[in-house]
Amino acid sequence: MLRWLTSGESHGPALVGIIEGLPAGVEVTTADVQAALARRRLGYGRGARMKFEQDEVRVLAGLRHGVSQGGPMAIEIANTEWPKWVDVMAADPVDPERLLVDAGTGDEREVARNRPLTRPRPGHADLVGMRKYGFPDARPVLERASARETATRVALGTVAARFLEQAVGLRLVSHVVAIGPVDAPEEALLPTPEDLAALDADPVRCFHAETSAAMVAEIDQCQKDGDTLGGVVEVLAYGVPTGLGSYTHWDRRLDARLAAALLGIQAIKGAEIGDGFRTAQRRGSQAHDEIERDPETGLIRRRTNRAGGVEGGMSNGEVLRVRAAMKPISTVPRALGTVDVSTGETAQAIHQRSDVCAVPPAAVVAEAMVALVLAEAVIEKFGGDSVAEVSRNHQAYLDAIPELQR
Ligand SMILES: Cc1cc2nc3c(=O)[nH]c(=O)nc-3n(C[C@H](O)[C@H](O)[C@H](O)COP(=O)(O)O)c2cc1C
Ligand SMILES: C=C(O[C@@H]1CC(C(=O)O)=C[C@@H](OP(=O)(O)O)[C@H]1O)C(=O)O
Repeated sequence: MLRWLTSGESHGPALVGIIEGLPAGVEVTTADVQAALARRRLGYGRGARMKFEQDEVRVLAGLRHGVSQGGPMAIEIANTEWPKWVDVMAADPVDPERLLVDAGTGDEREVARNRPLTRPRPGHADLVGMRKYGFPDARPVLERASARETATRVALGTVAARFLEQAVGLRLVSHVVAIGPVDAPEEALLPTPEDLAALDADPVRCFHAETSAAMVAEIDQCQKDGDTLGGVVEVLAYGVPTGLGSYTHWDRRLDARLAAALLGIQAIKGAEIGDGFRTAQRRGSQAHDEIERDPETGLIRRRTNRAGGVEGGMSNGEVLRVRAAMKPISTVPRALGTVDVSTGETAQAIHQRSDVCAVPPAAVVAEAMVALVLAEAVIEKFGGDSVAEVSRNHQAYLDAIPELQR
């Protein structure tokens, strides 16, 4: 069983992620995690924080000389801004004087940091979080609801991705297929792991240069208009073993697990497996992937991959293809209407430093979530206490598939 957990607030000292149940022998380093976090910081339309955030990584446990040891792995990611938040986010009680809204330093940013947040943002967790947990202001809500937490998921997802590559040769790619109304054409839809460097270099993680430029222009215009944008990301997994997940029960279905993982990302409001919603508009003859024998290799293959690599809740050996739809950022500069819950007056929602568009980093986060789901499914199917044992079990499974079904 693979378990993982994240902890930490957006402006606390650090985030911590723990992953447990990965076999021993995964080769991964602090630098690998740092590189993955650097990819998550990228993306045109991000706010001021990503310009200085360092995501300083410290592996606290579970790794020795770059190799996982089989025990829980704990990864800490420091919040670069912590020194400015030591009072507001202190773990222990602080002298109330230090939390005065205006401590008289003359620093406007400090006043903003200390002020109670009583004008909840429509679309963020503020209002419901205050009601639910009994907070008089939204500070504690946004601290944990914030997608800052996704840094930890990317760190843990990096370890999962290394495991998948080393145990079964599986590799992942993520890219952006739409930002607001601008979408990439069909031919731009199948980047491979060889295209990763190009995707990382693109300002919006789009695999089609012309669309990328249009997306950047859309973000610029949106920023000028004081507004925000969402979009659609896609994750592809190459080399997924056939038979992960199961049709035998709803919560074992790989598609259900992938959708839950994607919808578990902040601001993701739709998940699609393969052609998903588009398939619903087609006839059966145009919706499914015919089976044929490849004349060259003699192996069974599909003429198309509309299903996105999953049939009957199981991976079918084709490229796994899943999408996630992200809503526009809810901290809208042209602030939305709300109620000040300290006075009952009509008000404009809190506006503070924020992203205009976070679709490119959301792709990297989605990639991490898919890695974590697939790692769990691989461990469940092939078991093993070391990477070598998982590989052997995988190979034995492949060898046992009857010749005519291969
Ligand atoms: C990578 C990433 C960055 C985000 N950045 C912001 C941001 O700067 N400002 C904001 O209001 N929401 C941002 N969000 C979205 C909020 O975290 C999210 O809307 C909020 O937690 C409420 O959850 P919900 O949208 O799932 O209902 C971001 C989401 C992701 C995935
Ligand atoms: C910190 C990150 O994203 C944050 C996600 C976020 C939100 O509301 O989700 C709000 C912003 O937080 P802040 O007010 O501190 O700038 C983003 O910067 C990150 O991705 O690492």
